[in-house]
Amino acid sequence: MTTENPLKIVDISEINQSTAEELYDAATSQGFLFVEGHGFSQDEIDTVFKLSKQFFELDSSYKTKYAIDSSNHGYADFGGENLDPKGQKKGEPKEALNITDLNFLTGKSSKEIPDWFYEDPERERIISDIVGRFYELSIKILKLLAIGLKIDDSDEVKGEDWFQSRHSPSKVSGSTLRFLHYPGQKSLNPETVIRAGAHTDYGSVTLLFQQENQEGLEIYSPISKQWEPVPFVGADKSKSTTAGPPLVVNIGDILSYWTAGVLKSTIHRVKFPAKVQITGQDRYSIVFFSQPNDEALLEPVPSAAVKSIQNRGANNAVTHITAKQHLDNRLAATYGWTK
Ligand SMILES: O=C(O)CCC(=O)C(=O)O
Ligand SMILES: [Fe+2]
Repeated sequence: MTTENPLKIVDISEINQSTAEELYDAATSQGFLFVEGHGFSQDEIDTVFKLSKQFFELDSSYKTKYAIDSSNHGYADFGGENLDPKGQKKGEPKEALNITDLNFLTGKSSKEIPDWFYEDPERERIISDIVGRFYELSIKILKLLAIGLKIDDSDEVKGEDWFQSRHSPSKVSGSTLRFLHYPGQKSLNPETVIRAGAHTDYGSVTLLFQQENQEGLEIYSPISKQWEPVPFVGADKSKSTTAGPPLVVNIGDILSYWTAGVLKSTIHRVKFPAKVQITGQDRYSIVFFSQPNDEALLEPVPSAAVKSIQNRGANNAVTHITAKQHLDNRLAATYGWTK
């Protein structure tokens, strides 16, 4: 059975006006889309999923030695996170490894990551390779969105490089590589248990790979005002025999705030598909959250489309906060930290 796909699939192998318009269209309507022409082969994606699965199979006593810290870096054990504290009261049935403090020139984190990744140089290589490539891809997507927004040129920066100039590869940012594992417990009731509560993402853009038969991601569609699945979509074999499946891309809160809501940060969640009660199938996802540099000021994006919206997001702010202040506020709510 194939699930109908409510989202656009945009080929971004080339940066040009028509690609930019297609992407902009999806980002201003659903806020979620699929991207093909991303450059990751099926083999490369399989390799990352395999690494993530091997990591999650390690002893809990080992993984918890690297427990998540207040900067959102480290291992989050089952029940440790709640994305929708007002909705579901209990922590969520998932585990995650977050790697933050990334330098995109080296692909490395300046924080400690589990030493298991250093036991084999290949593991370390896989991590730094995906970090660097996710960054490049996020910059390409931000450039296409900047073209779509027709951001004004200035003396300092060309409009199409406006976002890029605030996502410098070697400056500190909240950007995060995240491996997620949702076990396929047959005993859980798919109607009542939510794997990841309804939320919007915090950053600029989010890039996500999922695998076939591990569905569960849903968006609250701004168009239909209903929950709709983000199905697994396979690669278009007529375009390439080696390319991996389209990547899920969504707009985060900062980009929505920055553009006074022109770009949509759409609510999403992860549910247990009913068939998990029969198959017991786990879900794994590989996610990259791109964030502006910490000190980037969230002043309104200089674009006619943004100027035309009154009293929303950055257009409504009396003083402009930084990307870091924005992220810290959101993380405190998610993990129940008090400031
Ligand atoms: O695992 C997924 O598919 C979604 C995860 C997610 O939305 C998140 O971590 O922000
Ligand atoms: Fe999310």
